[in-house]
Formats: sequence, structure tokens, C-alpha cells
Amino acid sequence: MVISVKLLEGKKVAQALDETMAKRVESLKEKGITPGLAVVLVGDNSASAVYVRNKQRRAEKLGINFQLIRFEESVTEQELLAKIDELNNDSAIDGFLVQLPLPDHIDEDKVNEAISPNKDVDGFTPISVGNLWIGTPMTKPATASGILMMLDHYNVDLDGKNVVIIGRSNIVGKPTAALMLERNATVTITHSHTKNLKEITSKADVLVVAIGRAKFITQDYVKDQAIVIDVGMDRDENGKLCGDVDFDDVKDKTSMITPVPGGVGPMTITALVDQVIELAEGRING
Ligand SMILES: Nc1nc2c(c(=O)[nH]1)N[C@@H](CN(C=O)c1ccc(C(=O)N[C@@H](CCC(=O)O)C(=O)O)cc1)CN2
Ligand SMILES: [Mg+2]
Repeated sequence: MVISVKLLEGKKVAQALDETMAKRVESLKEKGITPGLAVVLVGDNSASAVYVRNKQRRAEKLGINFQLIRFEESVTEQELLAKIDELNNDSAIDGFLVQLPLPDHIDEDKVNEAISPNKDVDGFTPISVGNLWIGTPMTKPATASGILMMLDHYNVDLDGKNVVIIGRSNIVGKPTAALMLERNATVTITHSHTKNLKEITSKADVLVVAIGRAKFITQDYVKDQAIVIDVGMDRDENGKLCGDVDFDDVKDKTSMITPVPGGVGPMTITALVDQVIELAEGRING
């Protein structure tokens, strides 16, 4: 029997979606609107610097006006909040985000609360989160939104599907649950205190893994023909980039699976730029 596994290639989907997004930017520019995105980067976390550079590259490639605001690791909370206030009131900026993680002396919750929900491209403010859960999202967190955009691209219908998410973070697990619930999936969120994890995950039609542990998910966690979405970005024993899923062990048991790299990661940035364009499009109707 030939088993065919379909790779969910976020990198290729991202490239395919770029064309439509570039057209949307062009059409905005014809109306005198240039979408503006600002990113605030604190300190010198090398991974964060790479992600921000990728955001800048993608934004500029699509014709979005990109502003990078860098602060030293030692920046005070007050200075950071003052910059957020400035960006909230900058009419050239449709949306902005503060790259995470932040240094320990800065209260992430305070930072999120200071961002205007109207410009919250990350969808992390309490008002954005509330709107997401009542099904009236203003903005959507990029990783969760990117996962949905990718599944849509491959015509995966979530209606009635049994979805299990491993990881309950505000950035990935919870917003992915909210968006999939909105698509009429039956969603279970599991986490580090969950008992009998394997028993739960092995019933999942769609398994989303976001735990930050290299190759943790082996085939005994996975139902036959499941769709497996790996949000992890870890290093294996040789220092090579890998996901939370042991790809080689699991892939033949799945119907669809994301690679790492080249799966969810690039879709995160696609969803972010899509969100910026959508906010700029909102300027037309006021
Ligand atoms: N304010 C925010 N901070 C963080 C977010 C976020 O959405 N908002 N998410 C992550 C980091 N992140 C975007 O910010 C991000 C991570 C990874 C990728 C990506 O393209 N990954 C590649 C691999 C890259 C590599 O080689 O290291 C892939 O998976 O193919 C994009 C965005 C935490 N902080
Ligand atoms: Mg959108």
C-alpha cells in the first residue's frame, strides 16, 4: 500500500499569498494610503533580531512602510510605555508590535495593556483577546491566524473535527483554540498538568503542538491519518533546527504534517503583514 503524506509547506503558501497581498497594498497606494508597520525590539536576543529582520523584509517587499524602533536591554518600563503612547498616536502607523520576549524588569502585561487595540497587530491586548473569544476579532494573533490561513490554503475543513492543542500560551495555544472553535471544531487544550496526554492526543483529527520540547511527539501520540501542526522551534542533539514533533518518526502515520523549518513559521509573518494591510484597508471606511 502506498501511503501519501501531504506536507503543509508554509513557506510555499506564504510565497503564493504574497502576490495577492502586494496587489492589496498597490490598490491602497492608489488611494493615497501606505500601510505602516512599526516593530519595537528591546535588547539583543539574537532569535528575536532574526524574526524582526524577517518581518521587515516581508513588509518592505510588499510595499509596507516599516519602522524599527530599537531599545537597549536596560530601557525602563516608563520609556517603553512612552514610545507605545507615541505609536498609538502616530497616524502613519496602522499597526505595531513589541517583539517578545522582553527583559525580566519589564512587565509584559503592562506593555500589552498600553497598546491601542486599534493598532494591536499582534492581537495581544486584553480587549483584542476578549473580542477574539466572543467571535468578533479586531486583530488576530499571527501564529494562530497563520495556521488557519495555511489550513484554508490546503482546503482543510475544521467543522466537527476533533482538535487537540498541546500548549496553553497566550501567543499560540489559546488563540489557536479560539480561532478553531470559531470554525466549529471540537477543541481540547492540553498542557504540562494534563493527565494521560497520549490518550487524548491519539484521538485528535488535528494535533497542534506548541510546547518547546525538541521532537517530543512520537508516533504513539498520533492518531492514524491525523493532521499534525508543529509550532515548535527547537534544536536537536546536533544543534539543528527542529520542531516539537519527531517528524521522521511521525510523518508516515499522518495525512498532513508541517515541516520545521518552512511550516508554521513563515505563515506567522504572512498573517502579520495580512493584518497590517487589513488595518490600513480600514482607513478607507474610517
Ligand atoms: N510580539 C511577538 N513576539 C513573538 C511572536 C509574535 O507573534 N509576536 N512570535 C514568536 C517569534 N516569531 C515572530 O515574532 C516568529 C518565530 C519564527 C518564525 C519563522 O519563520 N521560523 C522559521 C525558522 C526560522 C529560523 O531559521 O530560526 C520556520 O519555522 O521556518 C517567524 C516568526 C515569539 N515572539
Ligand atoms: Mg486577516
